[in-house]
Amino acid sequence: MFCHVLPSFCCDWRHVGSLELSSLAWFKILEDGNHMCSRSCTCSFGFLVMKFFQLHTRHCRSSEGLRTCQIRFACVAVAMAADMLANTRVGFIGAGQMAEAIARGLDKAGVVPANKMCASDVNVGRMKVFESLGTSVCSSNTKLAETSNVLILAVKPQVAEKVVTDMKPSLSKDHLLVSIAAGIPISKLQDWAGEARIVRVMPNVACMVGETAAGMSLGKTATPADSDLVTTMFESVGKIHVVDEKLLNAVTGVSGSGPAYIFMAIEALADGGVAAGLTRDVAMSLAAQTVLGSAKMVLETKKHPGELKDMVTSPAGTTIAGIRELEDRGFRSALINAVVAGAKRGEEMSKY
Ligand SMILES: NC(=O)C1=CN([C@@H]2O[C@H](COP(=O)(O)OP(=O)(O)OC[C@H]3O[C@@H](n4cnc5c(N)ncnc54)[C@H](O)[C@@H]3O)[C@@H](O)[C@H]2O)C=CC1
Ligand SMILES: O=C(O)[C@@H]1CCC=N1
Repeated sequence: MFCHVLPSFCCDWRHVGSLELSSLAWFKILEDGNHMCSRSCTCSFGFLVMKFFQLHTRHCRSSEGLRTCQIRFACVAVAMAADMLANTRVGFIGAGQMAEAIARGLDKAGVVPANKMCASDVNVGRMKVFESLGTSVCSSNTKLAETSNVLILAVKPQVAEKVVTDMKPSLSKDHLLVSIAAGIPISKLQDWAGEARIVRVMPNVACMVGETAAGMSLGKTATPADSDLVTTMFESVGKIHVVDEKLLNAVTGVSGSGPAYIFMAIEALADGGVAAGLTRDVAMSLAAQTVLGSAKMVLETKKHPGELKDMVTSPAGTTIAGIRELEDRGFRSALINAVVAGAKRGEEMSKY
């Protein structure tokens, strides 16, 4: 347990305080910290505390001694993470749809408040959108690098090379460059960015509502603290998995592009409802809520989706009539092919 916590947070013993404190006292400190931090909005202390307690109480419930140690180390980790976030200035290179989704999500979660974010964009209209969120804006990407230590590369892949190489003189090893650009490998980003540490993330647009599904891979010089920081940021707006970089195109196929497929499915379900006589409003609400509920059942019951499908499907009933139609039209095979086509396109894009 100690080995797991300490290296990832580069433990600073100043945060440990008195080792004589009982677990109750540590709880009190954590509670106060939570209260203080959520009030000052510097970071979501409660979120971090919960995360570490979930992770670390599981192993040692039986022993009060170990539990006390555990709380101490959770406290150290939480304090370090809070410090790390307190010193984080996030700059968005490109203030488009994804940057906005991430910025809104981070602010809403309290992990990085809007006033600690900055954005630069060639489109003045997009800068205005960011200003309306309470973030500052920079007149150039170079200026952004001067004010931000975590830079999120959120321009389209086609312009990424020019944007990053233009910024290279202003980038140093003190910058963490988090690229969300589809298909751009870490090796290229590293060439373009020089000394900056690189993390590549493939999130999806649902950052905006705190339900993203993301994958991430670390560049060679990225540190465990970078990994923790990016994980904390994206876990505040959904879920993130560390994957081997060669699998990031597969992540793009499933969850990066996936929302578009699901939006189409919702639209089509609603169209079906309208065709069957429902009003558009009612049909849309029923369709979206059905997708939400079904996803929740998969995540919460942990049952195989096939088993859940069977729960809905009565003998000679309505659902099997619909499933037969979907199977006739190659529904599942169409989705599989869509994911594979997206992943393949990502691979092609990485070769430009
Ligand atoms: N849209 C999505 O659902 C997802 C997109 N991505 C990736 O996120 C990145 C951004 O995508 P979107 O937000 O959809 O695109 P977008 O077109 O909405 O945003 C890109 C922004 O970059 C700005 N820009 C262009 N040149 C610039 C420059 N030289 N300096 C500063 N800003 C500049 C544009 O004006 C625009 O506002 C892409 O690389 C994409 O692959 C990743 C996951 C999901
Ligand atoms: O369509 C695209 O290329 C981007 C990447 C994942 C979602 N949108």
